[in-house]
Amino acid sequence: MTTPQNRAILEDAEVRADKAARSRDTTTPTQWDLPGETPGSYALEERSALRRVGGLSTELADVTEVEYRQLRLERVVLVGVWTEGTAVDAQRSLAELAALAETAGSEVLEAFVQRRDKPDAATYVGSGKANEIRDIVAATGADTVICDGELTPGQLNQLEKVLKVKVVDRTALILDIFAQHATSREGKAQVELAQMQYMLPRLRGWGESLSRQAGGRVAGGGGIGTRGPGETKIETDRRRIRSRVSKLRREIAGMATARTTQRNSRDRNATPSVAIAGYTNAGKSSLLNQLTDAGVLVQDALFATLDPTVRRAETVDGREYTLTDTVGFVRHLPHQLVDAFRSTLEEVAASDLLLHIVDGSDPDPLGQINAVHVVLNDIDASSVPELIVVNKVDAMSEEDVLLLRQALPGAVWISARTGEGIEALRDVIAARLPHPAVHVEVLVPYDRGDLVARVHRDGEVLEETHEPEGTRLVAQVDAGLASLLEPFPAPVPES
Ligand SMILES: Nc1nc2c(ncn2[C@@H]2O[C@H](COP(=O)(O)OP(=O)(O)OP(=O)(O)O)[C@@H](O)[C@H]2O)c(=O)[nH]1
Ligand SMILES: [Mg+2]
Repeated sequence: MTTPQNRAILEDAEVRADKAARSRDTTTPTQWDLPGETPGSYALEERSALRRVGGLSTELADVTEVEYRQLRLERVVLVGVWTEGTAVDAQRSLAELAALAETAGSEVLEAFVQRRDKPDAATYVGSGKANEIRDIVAATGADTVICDGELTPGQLNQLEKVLKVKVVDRTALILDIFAQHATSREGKAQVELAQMQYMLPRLRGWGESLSRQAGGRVAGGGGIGTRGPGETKIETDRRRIRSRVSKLRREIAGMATARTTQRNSRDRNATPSVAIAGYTNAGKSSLLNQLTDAGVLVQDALFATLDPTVRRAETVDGREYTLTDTVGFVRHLPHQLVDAFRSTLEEVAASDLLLHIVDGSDPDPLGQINAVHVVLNDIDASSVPELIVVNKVDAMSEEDVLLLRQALPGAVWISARTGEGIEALRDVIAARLPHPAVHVEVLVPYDRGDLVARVHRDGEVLEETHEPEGTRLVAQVDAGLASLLEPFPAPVPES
């Protein structure tokens, strides 16, 4: 429990993890959140059944002796340093950290921010504040402190010394969620690669705490005697990790090649592709389920989706396209993850149209849009035509809708939950998809019904009449289909 004195000390800097303030609706499950007969609902059941078994997923399997921070985040205290922006921004940032912590399976006991020009070089928060937080940690019985940023190995170590519990940063927390949610071989490899990259520069610090554990200075150990072997071990570990990193890179590259081949074969058929991207929990998977009957996992959790799901969909005028749901983005997405997931994210960069889904009911939708644009830039997807789709209008007040409409004039407004606006979105997708370029006027004999069907599927039929000799079509098709139709030119009508 926090004592009144502690609370007074921290009054300037305190943000309570106010669950109610968060826009996430945890009480009323949607139709898709309920177990049903879809692959997604099975995945959801499995995910909840397997919830949080001691965070083993972040343990190193083959570098056994490294003291890796096994994230057993059970009861946590959140700490942020607020350097810029308003108090409300600082509060939102910690609310998001709380949501991340809960997604990782921990219980948030307390949350604090400290106002500073920049984080303290030694202990992230100032040393005075660190002592105050130590008392609160002790009083609440927390086992972990999570800091809202990426800390240096030195900061993590020093803070741990003061607080006497495990200290992890936001990056490690996000990596842990990814590790819990990865299911495919590729996803698992990508997460492991990101974790290794995160660990590599932090090995020295852990070596230190290892020797502390092995006796420590107080117990008469440590110092000159233990430093030598410790350093050697770190070198060995580093080498092992580096070789594991190269192996993972090779594996991931191999899997990416397979996917590119699939994509190229889609390209050859000139099936346009639409990618769904956006902030985590914006409703990307829900939209995929609305537009197709994909039945993918929908969950009120951050980073529920890691693996891209590709589904075929059809425009209102009958053209086929592919729709890809992919991993969500977040403010300050760890660069290790962006690097590791680059091949997956290339799906987005290679698409013909990007549906950028925004959670309109979030307190800061424009901030989410900016964060997504940062990542899109990073993966060279900023030149893909983008359609902003504001989701969750059912959960927005009229006032908020009006305000946001002004900021986002070209957006489409939908609710993936109620289906509102989905038909309008289908129309916009049809209009925005690239149109096949070649104009043809053909008379296809009746024994080539397959060609007529392809024109309907892949092209745009402008006119269709049934003549005695066959089907007469006026259509827009792509070059490949046009060459197949070449033997059947429509006779020029007699005048
Ligand atoms: N009120 C409301 N909730 C929605 C709507 N669309 C989705 N949700 C809820 O928002 C939560 C997240 O939905 P998902 O479709 O899993 O979101 P996502 O963008 O795929 O999330 P990640 O894969 O975790 O990045 C779920 O609890 C959905 O039920 C909507 O239109 N209105
Ligand atoms: Mg999803």
